[in-house]
Amino acid sequence: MALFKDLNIEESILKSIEKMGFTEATPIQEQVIPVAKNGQDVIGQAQTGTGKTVAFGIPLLESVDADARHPQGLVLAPTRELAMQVSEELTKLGREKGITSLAIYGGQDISKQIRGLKKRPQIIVGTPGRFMDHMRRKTIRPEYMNTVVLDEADEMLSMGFIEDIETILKEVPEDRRTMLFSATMPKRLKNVVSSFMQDPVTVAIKSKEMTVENIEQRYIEVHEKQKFDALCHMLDIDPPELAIVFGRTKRRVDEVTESLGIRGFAAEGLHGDMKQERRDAVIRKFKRGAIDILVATDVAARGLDVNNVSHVYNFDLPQDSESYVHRIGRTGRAGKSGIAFSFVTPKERDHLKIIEKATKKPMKQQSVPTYQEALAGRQDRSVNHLQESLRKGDFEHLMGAAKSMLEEHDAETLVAAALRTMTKEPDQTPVRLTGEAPVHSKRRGGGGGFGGGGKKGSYNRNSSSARKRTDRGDRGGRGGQDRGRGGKPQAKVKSLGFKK
Ligand SMILES: Nc1ncnc2c1ncn2[C@@H]1O[C@H](COP(=O)(O)OP(=O)(O)OP(=O)(O)O)[C@@H](O)[C@H]1O
Ligand SMILES: [Mg+2]
Repeated sequence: MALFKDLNIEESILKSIEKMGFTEATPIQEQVIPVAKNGQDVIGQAQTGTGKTVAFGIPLLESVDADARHPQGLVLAPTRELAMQVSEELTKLGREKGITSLAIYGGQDISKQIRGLKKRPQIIVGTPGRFMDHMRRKTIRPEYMNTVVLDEADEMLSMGFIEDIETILKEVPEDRRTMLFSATMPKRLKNVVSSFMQDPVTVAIKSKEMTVENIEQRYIEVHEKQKFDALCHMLDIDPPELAIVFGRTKRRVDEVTESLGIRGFAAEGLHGDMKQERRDAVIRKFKRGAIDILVATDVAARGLDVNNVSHVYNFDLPQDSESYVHRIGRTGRAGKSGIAFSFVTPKERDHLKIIEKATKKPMKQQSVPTYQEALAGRQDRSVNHLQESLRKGDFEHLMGAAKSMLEEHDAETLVAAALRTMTKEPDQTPVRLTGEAPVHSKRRGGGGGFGGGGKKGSYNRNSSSARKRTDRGDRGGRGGQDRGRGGKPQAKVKSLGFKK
């Protein structure tokens, strides 16, 4: 592994890197930085949580003239949360060089953004729709942009942002450098992007599996109706530091969040129908640990970097393997370890196989957790609390009471009674969740999906109606602000005529 100081990085940026606490570059950083330094276009692919932001951030910041106060670098990202996060990371990286970055995204008051733009940031990180709005209003002039980064480009395509991206790329100077990054690189993306990048150098950090090694992956076969109790039991058995629970639809997220609250867990939901202020507040609470469970649609699957997410639960299986890889990649970041659990209903067994085949990593099956195990989990925690209390000491004032109790009961019985008093039994309050249809693979052009035969008709009906209700397509913020069109990605890509 290379050290940052050996990568010939500008002194001021190196200083920021040190302040961020980084000394060794990750493989993608080590390989991208020299290539991008030459001004070449780059396609960068590396597993989740391996530092792709810094990999494009360093060359991006090196190309900025800190004395010139116009936007010189642009990063496009699929979701508002991601735009904000990338902008924050670039702000840290650019601090010593005196470079500022601004996030602009749909759902946020445009006049606030215009005020932000008046401070003349040199880097803009935005969702495509809102960036387009600013270009049209001429509140952002793209003529001095020398670098454009497409983060999670395939997702932006799936969301229907492609026309916007194409328009944007036509307006930024032609001699710019374009960089494109993602953890997964579906074939359809490679073909499309090559038409607007110039002789791009591909830096793909090769690995046998699509997912990082330090994420343990398990699945649990459950019936739809068992899922919620199973989740609660799992949270009791092995309490996460921070957890993300992925649900398929907005309704699902709302219902699971509410039900977790009823059972006494500190959870909040995140999906595309929520007001931006609320979304921001939820993410902030999650980042500082004020809540420990985030229940989300795929809006949180991409790029989101929250320290200490120890557990990911796929309450509903994702639609495709790419989504699976990104979802579970919210844990096990920057070398930390994590665990991902996926609930699989009997009808989804084949779908699980498809995911495993794509990730090249078989998942271990785990049995459905029981109430007894959940209770045992809670008791274990009481034992820990008691031991903690013993370590702390300071119970002189309780000794009298303790002695007199010991005269009447033996020590074992007393400790057991104390543990029972301390242990709250797992809450079994009934909750109501609307059932979700099993997930099926999307048919990509010419088949390759699964499920044909006699069931075909009903499969199609199910999966298309399921898709309509998902959170795809509004992640950049519809509501008239951004133009995530969602719907049928393949059809979109075809009609957008990248082949010029
Ligand atoms: N060289 C480094 N040493 C230690 N930590 C690093 C280094 N580079 C980046 N990080 C940290 O690693 C975490 C993950 O980085 P980042 O979000 O860029 O991952 P990513 O590759 O973009 O993942 P994803 O595919 O999920 O978007 C961040 O918290 C980042 O600050
Ligand atoms: Mg990223």
